[in-house]
Amino acid sequence: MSKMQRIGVLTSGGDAPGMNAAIRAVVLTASQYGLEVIGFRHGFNGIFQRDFQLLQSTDVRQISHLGGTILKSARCKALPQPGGAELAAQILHELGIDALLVIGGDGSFRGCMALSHYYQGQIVGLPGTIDNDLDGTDLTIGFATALQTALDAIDKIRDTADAFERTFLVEVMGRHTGYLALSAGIAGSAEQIICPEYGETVDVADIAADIRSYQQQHGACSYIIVLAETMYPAGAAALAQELSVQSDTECRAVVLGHLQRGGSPVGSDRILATKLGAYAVEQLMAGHAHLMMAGEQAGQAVLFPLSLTGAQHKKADPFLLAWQDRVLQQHKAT
Ligand SMILES: Nc1ncnc2c1ncn2[C@@H]1O[C@H](COP(=O)(O)OP(=O)(O)OP(=O)(O)O)[C@@H](O)[C@H]1O
Ligand SMILES: O=P(O)(O)OC[C@H]1O[C@](O)(CO)[C@@H](O)[C@@H]1O
Repeated sequence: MSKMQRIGVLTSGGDAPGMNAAIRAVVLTASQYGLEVIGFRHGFNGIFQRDFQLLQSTDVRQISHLGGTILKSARCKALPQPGGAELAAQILHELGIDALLVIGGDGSFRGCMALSHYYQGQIVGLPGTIDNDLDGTDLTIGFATALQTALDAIDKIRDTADAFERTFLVEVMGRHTGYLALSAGIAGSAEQIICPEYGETVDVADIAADIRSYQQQHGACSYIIVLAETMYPAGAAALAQELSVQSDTECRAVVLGHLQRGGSPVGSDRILATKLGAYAVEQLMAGHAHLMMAGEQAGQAVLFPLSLTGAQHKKADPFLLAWQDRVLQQHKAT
C-alpha cells in the first residue's frame, strides 16, 4: 500500500493550451485516491517562494476550456543555480510533498532531473508544450491547438496574399524543432517550409529563384513560405526584405509569435491532457512513475524516462518531410 498523502503539481516553461485540463485530471484523479493536491504557482518559482494553493475538485471543475494555466507558468532562474535544486527539495520535504507532477517541456524535465538528486519523493512529468519536441510521446499537450491557431492564421494570410498576388513569409514558433512549422505549412498548402530538419541554413538566393520560377509558371499569384522561428536570426522581416529584392516580388513578413500559445484548447488537446493527467496519478499510485513522463504512443498511455525526453532532437514525422519535398520538387519541375 502506498503511503502517499500529499502531491504537488506545477506548470512550467511556455504555457500550452490544455495545461488546465491536465491539472483538472490530476486533481480529480488524486481526489479519488484521497490525496491532497498542492498547486505551486509560476512554475518552479512557486516552490522557492512557497507560493502555492490547495487544489480541490471544486477548484478545477470547469477549467478544461481555458487557455493558459490557472497555476501560471514561468521560467525559473533559481532552480539551475548552484544549490537551487537542493533548496527546492528541502522546501518540498518541509511541505510534506510526497510526489511532484511537472507539466512542461524538456527544460522543465531537466529541472526535474536536477531536483531528483536531492528530493526523496517521486517526480512525474506530463508533456505540455506547443513545440512537440519531446521524445516518448507522439504529441505534446498544446501542440494540436497551436497547430490549429497557426493554420487559421495561414489560411487568412492566403486570402490577402491571393488578393494581392503577394509572397508572404509566416514565422511560427517551435523552438529548435520544425514540427509546428512543417505541420502548419503542409496543412496550409505552403509553397515552401523552412525548418531545421531541412538544414540549419537558409539559402536566400535559392528560395528567391524558386519564387521567381513558380510565378513564371503560374503567373502572378500568392506564395506562402512558412519559416521556423530559429532559422533566420536576423528575423523574418529582414528575410522578407532580402527575398523581395532577390525575387523581384513583394514579400511581406508575419510573425505569429505568442498568439500560438493562447486560446481555448482544441478537443484533442483536452482529451490528451485528461488521459495523461489521470494516467500519471494512477501510475504514481502504482509506484511505476518515478522519473518518468506520462506520454501517449499509438493511442496508448505510456511511461517514458524523463531523462530521455529531450536527450536528442525529436525527429519530425518522415512523411511530412518527404511530402513537402515532393511538393517543392513538383513546383520546380512544372
Ligand atoms: N539543466 C537544468 N537544471 C535545472 N533546471 C532547469 C534546467 N533546464 C531547465 N530548467 C528549469 O526548467 C524551467 C523551464 O525550462 P524551459 O524554459 O526550457 O521550458 P520548457 O519546459 O522546455 O518548456 P517550453 O520549451 O515549452 O518553453 C527553466 O526555467 C528552469 O527553471
Ligand atoms: O515566451 P518566451 O519566453 O518568449 O518563449 C518563447 C518560446 O517558448 C515556446 O513558445 C514554447 O517552448 C517556443 O515555441 C518559443 O521559442
